[in-house]
Amino acid sequence: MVIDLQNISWVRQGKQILTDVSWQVNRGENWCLVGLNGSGKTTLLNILTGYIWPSTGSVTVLGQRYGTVKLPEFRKRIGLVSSSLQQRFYGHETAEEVVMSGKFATIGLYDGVEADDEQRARELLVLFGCEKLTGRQYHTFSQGEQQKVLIARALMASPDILILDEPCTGLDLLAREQVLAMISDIASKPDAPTLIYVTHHIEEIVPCFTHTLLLKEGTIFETGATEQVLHAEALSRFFGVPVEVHERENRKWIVANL
Ligand SMILES: Nc1ncnc2c1ncn2[C@@H]1O[C@H](COP(=O)(O)OP(=O)(O)OP(=O)(O)O)[C@@H](O)[C@H]1O
Repeated sequence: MVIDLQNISWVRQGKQILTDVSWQVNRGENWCLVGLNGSGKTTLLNILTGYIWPSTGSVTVLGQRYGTVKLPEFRKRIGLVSSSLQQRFYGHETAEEVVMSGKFATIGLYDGVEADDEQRARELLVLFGCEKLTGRQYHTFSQGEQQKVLIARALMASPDILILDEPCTGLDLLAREQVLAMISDIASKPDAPTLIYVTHHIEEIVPCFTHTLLLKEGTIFETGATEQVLHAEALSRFFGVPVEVHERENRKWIVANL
């Protein structure tokens, strides 16, 4: 099993933020985590990456139970792309330097870089159609280009799990579709990491996401195969408004009937 969360609760300042969340992710599955603002998605990711400790429950990732594992080293097995990461780059690094820094799970290039690393970083940029960014500074990239470079960066350490926390926020239609195509491409590789994709938007759930978890007010509202979870009745209850679900080429979008 890749992820095994058992009965996780998290309480802060007397407020129950997560309540009895149990979630299992098996190898070969890719998950979408969908929730409204404040539903606890970021908190759940922070528990998954060991940055916060649950008030109750147990966290086992890649067979390692948290509390018995050295997290700074272990985290190299988990790639993370989040908007907070995007803000931490100041921008004078080139695309390949940003990608290479992913090997060390650091922001800058503070550790020794080997010739192989540079080669791999360039290969990742080529693989995802970003070769034209090579040699250019990060701050000159569009948001979509920045996001693609950060995803390539997260792959540099060949992680077992890749967490993508709202990677399409702020992207225009074309950039969003390019990022989603890149993610689908990653998922199609034989040695692909397990993907965990966080979003508010149903239309971002591309077919590679085999499973979906709906999180509402800190509890699991619905979980299972994406096909089963994304139906009008459950989504209407989830969003609290009647919704219609439309589908084309294995991709769904919803319309709220207000
Ligand atoms: N350290 C903290 N202390 C107190 N409350 C917190 C803390 N961290 C998060 N919360 C609260 O927990 C709830 C869930 O927050 P969280 O950031 O996990 O939601 P989210 O689903 O990621 O939301 P968004 O989609 O807006 O990013 C919110 O009501 C938030 O205010």
